[in-house]
Amino acid sequence: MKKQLAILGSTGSIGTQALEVISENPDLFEIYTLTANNNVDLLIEQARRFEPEAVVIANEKHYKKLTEALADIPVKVYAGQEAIAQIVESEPIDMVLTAMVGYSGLYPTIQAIKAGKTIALANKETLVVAGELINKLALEHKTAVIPVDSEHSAIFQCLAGEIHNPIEKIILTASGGPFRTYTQEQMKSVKLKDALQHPRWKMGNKITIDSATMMNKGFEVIEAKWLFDVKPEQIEVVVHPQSIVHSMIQFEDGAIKAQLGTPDMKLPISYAFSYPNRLKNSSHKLKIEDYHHLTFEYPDTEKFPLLSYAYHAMQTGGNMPCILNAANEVAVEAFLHEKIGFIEITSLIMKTMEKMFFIKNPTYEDYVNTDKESRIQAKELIKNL
Ligand SMILES: NC(=O)C1=CN([C@@H]2O[C@H](COP(=O)(O)OP(=O)(O)OC[C@H]3O[C@@H](n4cnc5c(N)ncnc54)[C@H](OP(=O)(O)O)[C@@H]3O)[C@@H](O)[C@H]2O)C=CC1
Ligand SMILES: CC(=O)[C@@H](O)[C@H](O)COP(=O)(O)O
Ligand SMILES: [Mn+2]
Repeated sequence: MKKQLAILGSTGSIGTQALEVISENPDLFEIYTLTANNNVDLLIEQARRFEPEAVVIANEKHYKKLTEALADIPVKVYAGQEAIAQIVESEPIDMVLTAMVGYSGLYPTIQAIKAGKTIALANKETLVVAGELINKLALEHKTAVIPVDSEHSAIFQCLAGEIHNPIEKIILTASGGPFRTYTQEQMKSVKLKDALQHPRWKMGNKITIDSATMMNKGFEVIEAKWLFDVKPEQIEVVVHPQSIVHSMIQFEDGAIKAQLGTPDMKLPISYAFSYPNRLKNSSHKLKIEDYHHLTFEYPDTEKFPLLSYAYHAMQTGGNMPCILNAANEVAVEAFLHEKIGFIEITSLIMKTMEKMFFIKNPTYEDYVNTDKESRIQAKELIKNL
């Protein structure tokens, strides 16, 4: 039986690479549904190529175009956020890849878990915003959340066969982003095009900016806490500019296990799809003798304060990581539209975190309200800059 997949965010960086993995393994996987937001042309092309049962476009203004373009093939067409959250519940789906960007991932992931679907989780914002709730639901509905994020996939791979051995420490590697060697002074004048040049990975715009501020690594620290049930002090970030060691675990006897590979998301995607088995990978494989120097250094949290903010948010708990995420989404969006400068991303997030109300034990509705209110606050701050 082929595994039936729902690919949420099929037009993005992770989504398109997931489709490559699926194309290379036609005997193993079948696509039940594809979803996108604005890139209707690519969604049409994908629907024609993979002929899924259904496609969903989040932005309803593209519905007409999508329906007309697919009228001659037997594919159901839906539109809107609610439709994405409903389609993931469809009975035949075995696994849902959450590859949409940002807070939009939370609601469909919750619905998929409630419907008992295995989650291949790329959308780290889901765990940043509501990790506790997601874990509770996953336990209640006996579903697995399998990491796709490269670092977390590395940790997950290192944990194979270690069921009785507790983790002493997670060592999350960070590339350091394009500004790793910049001074604080130089960072004041960086331009959008510089921030969009990730030294190792080709990814969507939002995560690329998150890597440049190291917010991405902060999010990944929070993501690791929820995925691997460790305390904040058990997660250490190490800057490894070559992005070859994707992360490590230290066990109680001192042994460190690591997973190495080229910077290529097709490996973590295919591992999540086929876990516990490994698939053949046609991509360029790591040739270890090509790497004479693999280096590791401490992160500079003065230059990259968002990493510390993430630890602070994680330790504070409640709705604080949700505030951090919402403020970051607004700030990054504004930076991508060149409405604010690079270093203003940090100050905007800090001020939003200060202004927002704190909720110790948030419900799902509290997260929704916190996200909404934090965005209003952050946008207000931008207006007054
Ligand atoms: N790219 C990477 O290598 C990695 C990404 N991740 C995580 O994976 C997720 C996706 O990242 P990436 O692929 O880079 O992002 P992209 O920006 O490349 O793609 C985002 C996808 O989400 C869709 N989308 C955007 N907004 C919405 C919305 N409001 N509702 C529904 N769908 C939406 C987009 O649709 P459309 O294009 O049609 O507008 C697109 O399909 C992020 O959470 C990121 O942090 C994690 C590790 C590595
Ligand atoms: C590919 C991936 O998993 C990204 O999250 C990557 O880790 C970004 O690189 P940084 O280490 O620069 O954040
Ligand atoms: Mn990552």
